[in-house]
Amino acid sequence: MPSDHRAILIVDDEPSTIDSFELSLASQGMQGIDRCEDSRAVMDLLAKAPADVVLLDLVMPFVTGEELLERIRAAHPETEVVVITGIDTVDSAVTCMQAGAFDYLVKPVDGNRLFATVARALEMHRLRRENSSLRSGFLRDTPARPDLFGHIITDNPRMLRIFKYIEAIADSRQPVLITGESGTGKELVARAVHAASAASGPFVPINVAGLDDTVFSDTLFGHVRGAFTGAQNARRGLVENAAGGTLFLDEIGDLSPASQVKLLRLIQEREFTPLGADMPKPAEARVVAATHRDLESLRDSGRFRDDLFYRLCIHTIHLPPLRERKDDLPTLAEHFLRKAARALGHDVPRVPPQLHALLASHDFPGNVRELESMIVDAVSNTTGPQLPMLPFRRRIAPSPMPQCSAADNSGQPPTIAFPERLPTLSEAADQLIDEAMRRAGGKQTLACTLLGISQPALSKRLKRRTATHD
Ligand SMILES: Nc1ncnc2c1ncn2[C@@H]1O[C@H](COP(=O)(O)OP(=O)(O)OP(=O)(O)O)[C@@H](O)[C@H]1O
Repeated sequence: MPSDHRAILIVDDEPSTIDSFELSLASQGMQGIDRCEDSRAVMDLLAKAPADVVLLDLVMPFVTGEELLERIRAAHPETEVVVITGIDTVDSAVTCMQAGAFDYLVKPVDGNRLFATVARALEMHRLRRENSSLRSGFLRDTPARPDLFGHIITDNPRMLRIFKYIEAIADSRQPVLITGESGTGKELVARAVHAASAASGPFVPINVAGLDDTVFSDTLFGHVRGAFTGAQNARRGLVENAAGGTLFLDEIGDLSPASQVKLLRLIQEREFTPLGADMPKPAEARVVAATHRDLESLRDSGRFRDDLFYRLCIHTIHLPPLRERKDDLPTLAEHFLRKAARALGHDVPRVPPQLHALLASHDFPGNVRELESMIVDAVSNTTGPQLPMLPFRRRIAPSPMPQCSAADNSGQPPTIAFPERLPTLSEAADQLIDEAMRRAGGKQTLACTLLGISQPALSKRLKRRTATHD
């Protein structure tokens, strides 16, 4: 048992009682059990290493159980205390429950009852800790451990709140669901969830889209030797490889119905059976799943199991698309610029002043991945000291205006549908300017980039128009 943490502390002046409780709990798989026969030593022991649950006798020499109960509740409010005593009176039970005992059991205690009570107390302890960590996390503006998120470049307040949430759920072993459009950084966030959990095991990623059920089962659960024709050797599955760590299931929205049942069992029962094996094995990996799909609609349309959905979404993280956090564009662009220059062995080129405006005018359907690839493309096309604008302009084509007809199947770009009376050049220019200003949110620097004219030219046109209207 690690010296800085104990799950269960049994306090009783009768060594044989402690022995029997310890045996009963350990035989049902509980770990981290410690003992104390001297009531005077309990508070010191807890000060050195708090316990999740204390099993407390009431009648003991030196310090009584009632007194210890009060002291433990005051000094360690997250520790659950289960009173186990030979005193079978209503008064005593009521007093202990009012003093904050989690439960009151009368000796002799049946082994199954003891196990069930301690399991509930441990779960209550876990919930209390999660709750208080969530509360304290949300009172801060920035994550307490920014080092965990160093590889995720952002200054955006929504993203910083997500980091705090990740810290708050770090101790939980429950699944985490990460949603967000493709390229928003779901895998990076999954790695941060893993790092925050301080898990001793590895991060094991797998993309489950398109895996048929047999491949899914074999990949995740492995097989025993001779499980099927050609299985000459046993194979460990990824669940086993990820023991003590994180199993990251990407594209979970594309999981086949048969595999959904198996995943549900893994999460629910925390066990799995390798192909051809007789006995299940305990699953010791935390499941983190991600999807770019709308899992709720998939559930509503019956394509994703209800029960699996609810199991997965106990902790949910939704990553906003890049177009909803454009304040991150300059920092991200700078980051990718340096990264690409380093990788291509170039000097870091200067950023042309109009680039940020052009980037801000774009919606980035491919999100951060699209931005990165644009910058890599531009850096590899750089011949002088400054990043060229052309590679960006080629990718950020002005989108068709509302009155344009949609592209047909001929692969030709959409054409503008003209009204019966052709507008004059000046009228058409005015309409284009209005539309560009609307799309640029009123910012002239951005609008002139969209129109492909200089800022003085735009400003001159706008002034001329105002003068005509006056
Ligand atoms: N905030 C960020 N900082 C630095 N790099 C990022 C950031 N967000 C995403 N990236 C980079 O963008 C690319 C896409 O990220 P990632 O693979 O995590 O996205 P995803 O949401 O999992 O995409 P998909 O749904 O397609 O699997 C990766 O190269 C990643 O390193």
